[in-house]
Amino acid sequence: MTESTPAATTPAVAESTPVVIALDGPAGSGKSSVSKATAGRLGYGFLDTGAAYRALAWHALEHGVDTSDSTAVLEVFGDFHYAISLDTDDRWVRVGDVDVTTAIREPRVTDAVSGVARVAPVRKAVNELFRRLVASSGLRGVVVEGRDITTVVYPDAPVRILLTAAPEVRAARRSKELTNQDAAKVAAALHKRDAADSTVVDFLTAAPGVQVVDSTHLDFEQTVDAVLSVVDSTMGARDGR
Ligand SMILES: Nc1ncnc2c1ncn2[C@@H]1O[C@H](COP(=O)(O)OP(=O)(O)OP(=O)(O)O)[C@@H](O)[C@H]1O
Ligand SMILES: Nc1ccn([C@@H]2O[C@H](COP(=O)(O)O)[C@@H](O)[C@H]2O)c(=O)n1
Repeated sequence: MTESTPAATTPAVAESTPVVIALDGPAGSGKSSVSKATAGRLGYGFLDTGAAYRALAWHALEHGVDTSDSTAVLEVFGDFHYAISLDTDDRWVRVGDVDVTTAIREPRVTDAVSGVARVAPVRKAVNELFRRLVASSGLRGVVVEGRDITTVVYPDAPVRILLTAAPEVRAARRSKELTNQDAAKVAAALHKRDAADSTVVDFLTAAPGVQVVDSTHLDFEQTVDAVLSVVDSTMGARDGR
């Protein structure tokens, strides 16, 4: 894997290490949309870590690789040139010269992604990449979302949140997005992915010190407010407020 510095990410403050807000959760819990809105409200950057696994799955499929074959995944990982923007207003993901921002959301990639996420050397390398991207971003803070951010990537982050929602609510929200797909199939795919992913990392229960935000009965804005309230109370406590 190689990486390039995202040119579109404009440094806001260059001197200090960015504050990290770590946020995990299952598929369709709202991690990406809620993190982006939270980052926007705080004037922080936003790192979608699932995009790296999705981009690698896309790259593997482009090479005709079956993502359940770990050896073949590792082989194509050697030739994986990845870049992502941390800018909430200008989001993009690239593999080499190809903009894959939209392609990595296709069902064929979603169906294949858990295979690449199982490969331990891939996880180690991308986790190191995430830390480098944040550290070199020049941003005041970054909301980092995924499955193992609160536990593995940033276990010492000042704010760590597990965003949850009842499985049927997550499936219904995802289905509302994918209006051209059968609702039962969308729900089955979402639960199948959670089942596969949770054999690798635990994102269904909160680790000690991780605060739970359950959005089952909250609308989108209420969820963002709930996350911001956790940020405020935790950071306030840290600052002695
Ligand atoms: N509290 C909420 N109320 C209603 N809709 C919500 C809420 N939170 C998120 N959503 C919607 O749910 C859908 C799934 O959210 P999102 O894509 O952010 O989830 P995700 O956890 O990043 O999913 P994945 O892991 O599959 O990428 C989106 O359409 C989003 O707008
Ligand atoms: N920290 C992470 C983030 C993601 N994954 C894997 O990537 C897939 C796609 O993630 P989305 O958040 O875009 O849905 C996810 O299904 C996991 O397989 C991960 O392992 N760790």
